[in-house]
Amino acid sequence: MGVNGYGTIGKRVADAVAAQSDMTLVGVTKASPDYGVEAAARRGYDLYAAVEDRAGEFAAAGVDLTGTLGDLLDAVDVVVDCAPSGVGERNAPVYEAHDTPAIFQGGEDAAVAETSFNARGRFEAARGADAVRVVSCNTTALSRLLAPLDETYGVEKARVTLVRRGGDPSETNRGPINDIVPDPATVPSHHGPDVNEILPDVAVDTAALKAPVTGMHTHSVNVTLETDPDPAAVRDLLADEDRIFLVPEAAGIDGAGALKEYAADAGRPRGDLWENCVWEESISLTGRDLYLFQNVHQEADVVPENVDAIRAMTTDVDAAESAARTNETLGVGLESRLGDDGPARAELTADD
Ligand SMILES: NC(=O)C1=CN([C@@H]2O[C@H](COP(=O)(O)OP(=O)(O)OC[C@H]3O[C@@H](n4cnc5c(N)ncnc54)[C@H](O)[C@@H]3O)[C@@H](O)[C@H]2O)C=CC1
Ligand SMILES: O=C(OP(=O)(O)O)[C@H](O)COP(=O)(O)O
Repeated sequence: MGVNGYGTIGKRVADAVAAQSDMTLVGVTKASPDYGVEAAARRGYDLYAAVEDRAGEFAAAGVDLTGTLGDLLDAVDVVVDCAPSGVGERNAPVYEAHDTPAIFQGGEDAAVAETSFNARGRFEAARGADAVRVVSCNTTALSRLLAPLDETYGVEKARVTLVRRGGDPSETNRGPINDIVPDPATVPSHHGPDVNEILPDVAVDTAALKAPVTGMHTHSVNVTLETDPDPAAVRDLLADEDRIFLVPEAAGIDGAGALKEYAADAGRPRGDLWENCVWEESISLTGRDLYLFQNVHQEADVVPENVDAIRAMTTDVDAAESAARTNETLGVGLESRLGDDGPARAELTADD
């Protein structure tokens, strides 16, 4: 496969694909010879020009290219478009002209693809598809959370407030810098309808804000269930989801900064958190109303989803097997030894 747009998401998808024993990363494209080309070179990834007219910039910078986007498309069985929001839609005709199946990201309108994708909530719809859209980081996290809740208890209505990061750490042109703003000010935000692209029968209203942070998004979740389980049962249900990390109270992790530190200390590449991060002590029930907080690492949570989308499009591997392979290969499934299932702190050993 190939990655068109070796940026925040593209470089992570490239690494995740390269780690799969049943996939081959043929190469990646860059639009310009900036510092990203060094990352690709260090990893031995063949580099292609995303925009043919700009190939000369690479030669001028002394950067060797294997070819152009068209050459890459003719060499792969699927391309993962990781261009900036809205650019993927413009790339789509090129993929069609080369008869190359394509995976798009959540910054594109749902109409760019035959189906939206989330491995937990909507896998089979991508089987053999020519165009698939992996939903955005927020929608990915909401789909992962609501799917097991709806399957197990039934969701009467979900209401989610999203406090979104203003931009990624490397994005100096975004904000807000000194405010928390409704964004969009209209309610509901696009996230609810986007979740319905994955879980069409789940009633979900979302309201979104933007905050002057870069690390992660935070969701304040309320779900009215159709039955009234006890919090421990909900906790156990979510604990069984490999792509949900239950953050134990004992760990003293109080926000995105500590979560990213925890991930880096755990040896995660770039300190990435592929999982939803649900504060365990936030899981509470008032009658049939479930409440919890979760954080979402926007740069990372869609990465395993892209790997699974490739398998759904190009193989007959089922959802569970694909997720198991992806999770095993990447090491998805963070569990703290300080959690309820872990030993008491004193028993932690160097082997933990
Ligand atoms: N960064 C995030 O938090 C998340 C982003 N996404 C989505 O992933 C997609 C990519 O976003 P990012 O990686 O953040 O963007 P980015 O700006 O970090 O990377 C985009 C890359 O595409 C390259 N590019 C520019 N024009 C291109 C073209 N015509 N063809 C191919 N590549 C081109 C750029 O040089 C850059 O390397 C967007 O749809 C975005 O909405 C999804 C989840 C989270
Ligand atoms: O694409 C994303 O971030 P960005 O476009 O704000 O960089 C994330 O997936 C968040 O998008 P969303 O807030 O539409 O879910």
